[in-house]
Amino acid sequence: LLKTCSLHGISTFSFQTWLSQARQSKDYALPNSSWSQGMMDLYSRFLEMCKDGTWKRIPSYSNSIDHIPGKAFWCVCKERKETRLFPRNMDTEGVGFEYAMFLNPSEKRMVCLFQPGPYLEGHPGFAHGGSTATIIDSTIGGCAIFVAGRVMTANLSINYRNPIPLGSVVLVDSKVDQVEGRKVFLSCQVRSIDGQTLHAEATALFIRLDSTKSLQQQMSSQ
Ligand SMILES: CCCCCCCC(=O)SCCNC(=O)CCNC(=O)[C@H](O)C(C)(C)COP(=O)(O)OP(=O)(O)OC[C@H]1O[C@@H](n2cnc3c(N)ncnc32)[C@H](O)[C@@H]1OP(=O)(O)O
Repeated sequence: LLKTCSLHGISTFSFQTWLSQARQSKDYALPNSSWSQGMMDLYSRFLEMCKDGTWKRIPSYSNSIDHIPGKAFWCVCKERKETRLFPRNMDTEGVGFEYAMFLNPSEKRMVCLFQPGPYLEGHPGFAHGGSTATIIDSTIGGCAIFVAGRVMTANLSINYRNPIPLGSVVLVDSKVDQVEGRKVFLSCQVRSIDGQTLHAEATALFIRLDSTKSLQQQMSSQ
């Protein structure tokens, strides 16, 4: 990660500060007893690919600021304790978004191993399309942040191809296609572990925000 941060212009000092803060928080992207064998196997496969440095495991915390090294996002909420990153909003393991992300910096690619729990139900037995959109946005967003820093989703277009059964495991695979000034274009596919079923495909546009302004200043100037 240290290498990744310097690659993307995030200072080592900021990274160390972030790391020490992040260490105090629970990392939700580690295996727990709700993970199925399929989720564990896929996780082990990616961990193995981390050994030569090609892939990096991305830790995940309940507070959005802890996710992002340095000061990519400045605090806009007076009371941070009451904020909670949306996909990490449930404490009970296995009921909501169970996921772990891995970054491939040289391919500008982020994957997410996702196991939707019963609280994400839409049609009986299947994940709600909004939960699929959330995990796609978070994966693509994470990829965009590592490439461009402070960004926001301007457009997200999803084609839902096959419903995702609750409790199954899917691979959300996203990559940066193009960067044009402040615009970052990305695409993504959501597939079953065996790759045979295409559940969804998406394209997205993220816009890099003005790095000299806080998020609050940025929003009030629009
Ligand atoms: C920690 C985990 C993170 C996970 C990721 C989660 C991501 C999110 O959920 S973000 C929340 C959802 N997104 C939002 O609320 C964003 C709301 N929108 C905004 O705030 C603004 O429109 C924003 C910031 C995207 C762009 O505003 P601004 O910085 O003023 O850019 P603006 O000047 O309008 O546009 C810049 C360029 O992008 C283009 N553009 C902007 N929006 C769009 C769009 N929707 N479609 C196509 N092009 C667009 C503009 O045409 C312009 O192009 P050009 O430079 O060629 O003229």
